[in-house]
This record gives sequence, structure tokens and C-alpha cells, in this order.
Amino acid sequence: MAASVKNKKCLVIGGCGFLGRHLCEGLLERGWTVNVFDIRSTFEDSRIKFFIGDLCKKEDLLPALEGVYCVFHCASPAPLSNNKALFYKVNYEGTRNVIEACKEAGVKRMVLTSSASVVYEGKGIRNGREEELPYAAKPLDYYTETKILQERTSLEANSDDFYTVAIRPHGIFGPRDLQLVPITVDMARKGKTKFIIGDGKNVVDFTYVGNVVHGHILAAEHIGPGSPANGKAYHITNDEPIFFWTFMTRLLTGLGYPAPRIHLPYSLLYVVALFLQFVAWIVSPLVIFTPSLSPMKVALAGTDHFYNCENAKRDLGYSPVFTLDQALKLTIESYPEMRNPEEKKGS
Ligand SMILES: NC(=O)C1=CN([C@@H]2O[C@H](COP(=O)(O)OP(=O)(O)OC[C@H]3O[C@@H](n4cnc5c(N)ncnc54)[C@H](O)[C@@H]3O)[C@@H](O)[C@H]2O)C=CC1
Ligand SMILES: CC(C)CCC[C@@H](C)[C@H]1CC[C@H]2C3=C(CC[C@]12C)[C@@]1(C)CCC(=O)C[C@@H]1CC3
Repeated sequence: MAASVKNKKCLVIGGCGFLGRHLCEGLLERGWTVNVFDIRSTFEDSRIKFFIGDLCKKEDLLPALEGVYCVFHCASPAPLSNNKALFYKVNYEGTRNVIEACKEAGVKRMVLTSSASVVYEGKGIRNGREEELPYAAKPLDYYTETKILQERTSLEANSDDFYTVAIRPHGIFGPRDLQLVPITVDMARKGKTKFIIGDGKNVVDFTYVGNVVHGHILAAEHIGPGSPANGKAYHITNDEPIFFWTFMTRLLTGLGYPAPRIHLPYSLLYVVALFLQFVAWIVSPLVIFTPSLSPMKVALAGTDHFYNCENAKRDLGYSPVFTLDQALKLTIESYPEMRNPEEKKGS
């Protein structure tokens, strides 16, 4: 049974990020008192108390944790940055620090933003259930490797004195997204989105940020004494699996760019991505470069990866608030600056 959280205080670690800021807005609407902890400042809101610091430093965290009912930990280095040391420091060591600081401050609840990628290693996942999918034995990148460590550490910390739960969104998109839409538009403006990787029939999940926020808040309201959600991980998606390339086509054409149309063999692209990763590794002592074509991106663009949300529906009362149609419309409308500048010339 959801606990009443009217005027309960929470701390959103990573609250200045894409998901974090939307989460703050959703929590405020729901009647929570919201503190934000982040290593940077990206917005102002008189209703929020901001703490700027590094989650890897307990002395930075403790002042922000005073009187907090629940911590939402949604901080991470940028997933596609490929900085192994930073991922390990923040996602693993930093999360252990957050847990210790929570216990020291007497905080009783933590909702971790994990990722559905923790069970993905490039092989197809179709309607994957949490209890049927082990952690990826061979994660495709350092980000995923450290998200596995982060989730495992967080769920193992669950006890009657400190309730934890992990939310696994997949492919979050929406207004103020820093990855999916900006990267796609950047590729489109460079003429790189005319290609389809594989046969174009791989089915995936994408998750509108408003639904991810909803799942997080439900999780916070449900964990506690005797809850079946304590110490568990939950897939949170739009629950509308879609062809990856249909989604991309709708996003691109909605922003005025042409639809992808030339098929390239998946295996060829994957080998090229592996080669580029090897070259980047060989030259890394001299120069750091992150190939735009990574094995993770090619795999995500060319294989099935969609997940079952039944456990979240049962234990958290989750169901998507925004449909994919509504979500794409809201997202496309929120990015006038991302529209194809050529479309105006052509009209
Ligand atoms: N964007 C996506 O498609 C998905 C994201 N996720 C997870 O959702 C969470 C949020 O992701 P986004 O909002 O996309 O990322 P983001 O990069 O927009 O936000 C992350 C925030 O964490 C903060 N942060 C990073 N290191 C920190 C440190 N040492 N101390 C304090 N704050 C720190 C950053 O300043 C940033 O504001 C992450 O945990 C990510 O792994 C999970 C599934 C999909
Ligand atoms: C091929 C192009 C037309 C489109 C490129 C889109 C990609 C930039 C995105 C498609 C799937 C996205 C995704 C993530 C980042 C951006 C994409 C690769 C994550 C890796 C972000 C962090 C996560 O936790 C998992 C996400 C999976 C999906």
C-alpha cells in the first residue's frame, strides 16, 4: 500500500540532469519537498534547495541528507562518454558512498535509477522478465559494467533499516533529453541517418521521461516495511514495443529530416564498430577518441531489446501515463531548434 508522502522531504542526486530535473518537477507536483544534489547547476527553482557537490565525497553529501525521507539516486557520468575510470568512480565507488552517507544520516529509503542495459549484452531480449535475466556476463561498454555494479551494490544494501529498489528504464527520451534526440539530429545533419542497420525489423522499448518519473515516484511510495518491492529491480518502459527504425523514422520525419532507407548488413557494421573500438584502445595512451559508431550503439540499433513490466504493475501499481504517440508529439514539439533547417528553404 503506498505510503502518504505529503510534504515528505527527498533528495534527488543528479537532479540537474535530464531525468533528474523531470523527476524534481514530478515530485513537486506530487507534494514532496525537494532537495537537489549535483556536481553542477543547470537550473533554478525557488521551491528547491540546491546542494552542489560530488557524490563521491561524504562530506558533500551529509548536509543534503538531513531530514530526508527518501533519496533518488539518478546520477551517472554521460552514458556514451566511455570514461572507464570516471564510470567506476561515480557509479560504483560513488554509489557505495551514497549508501554509507544515507545510513549515517538516518535516511531509510533509496530509489536507484539503474538501466535495462544491465542485462543486455548484444543478444536479442524479447519481453525480458527481471527474474529470468541475469546481469550481462559480457557488458558491451564500461557504462553498463558499472551500472551492474551499482545496481547489485544498491540492492544488496537493502535491509529493514534501509529499503532500496532499482528502476530499470530503457531508452529514455523527452524534452531536454541530452542524448537520444541531440545525437540523432547531429547524425541527421551530417547525412548519417540515411542508413538502416540490419533488416529494420528489430523490436525495442523506448521510455518517455514522464513514465520514468512516474515509476520512480511509485517505487518511493511503495518501499518500506513488508513491501514486496524492497531490494528488487523493476523494468519501467512505455510498454509499447516498436520497431527501432519505425521509432527513429517517426522522430526524424517529425523533425523534418528524411527517413532512413538504405539497409546495411548488421554484422558488417558490428565488425567495423569493434575495429574502431580496438583502434581507440590502441591509441588511448597517446590520444583519447570515442568512435561515434560503438558496438553498443550498433547492437542497440540492430537487435531486439524490449522488456516486460508486469512486476512493476503488480508491486508498484505502475502503468505508463504517456503513450508513445503522445510522447513523440511532446518531444518533437519541445525541440524547435532541432528541426531540419533545410525544410524551411524547401517550403
Ligand atoms: N538516458 C537514458 O536513456 C537512460 C539513462 N539511465 C540512467 O538514468 C540516470 C539519469 O540519466 P540522464 O538524466 O540521461 O543523465 P544526465 O547526464 O542528464 O544526468 C546525470 C546527472 O548526474 C550528475 N552527476 C554526475 N556525476 C556526479 C557526481 N560525481 N556527483 C554529483 N552529481 C553527478 C550530472 O551532473 C548530471 O546532472 C543515470 O543514472 C542513467 O544511468 C537509464 C536508462 C536509460
Ligand atoms: C542510429 C541513429 C539513427 C540513431 C542513434 C540513436 C542513439 C544515439 C540512441 C538509440 C538507443 C539509445 C540508448 C542509449 C543512448 C542513446 C541511444 C544509443 C542508452 C545507451 C543510454 C543509457 C542507458 O542506460 C541505456 C540506453 C539504451 C538506448
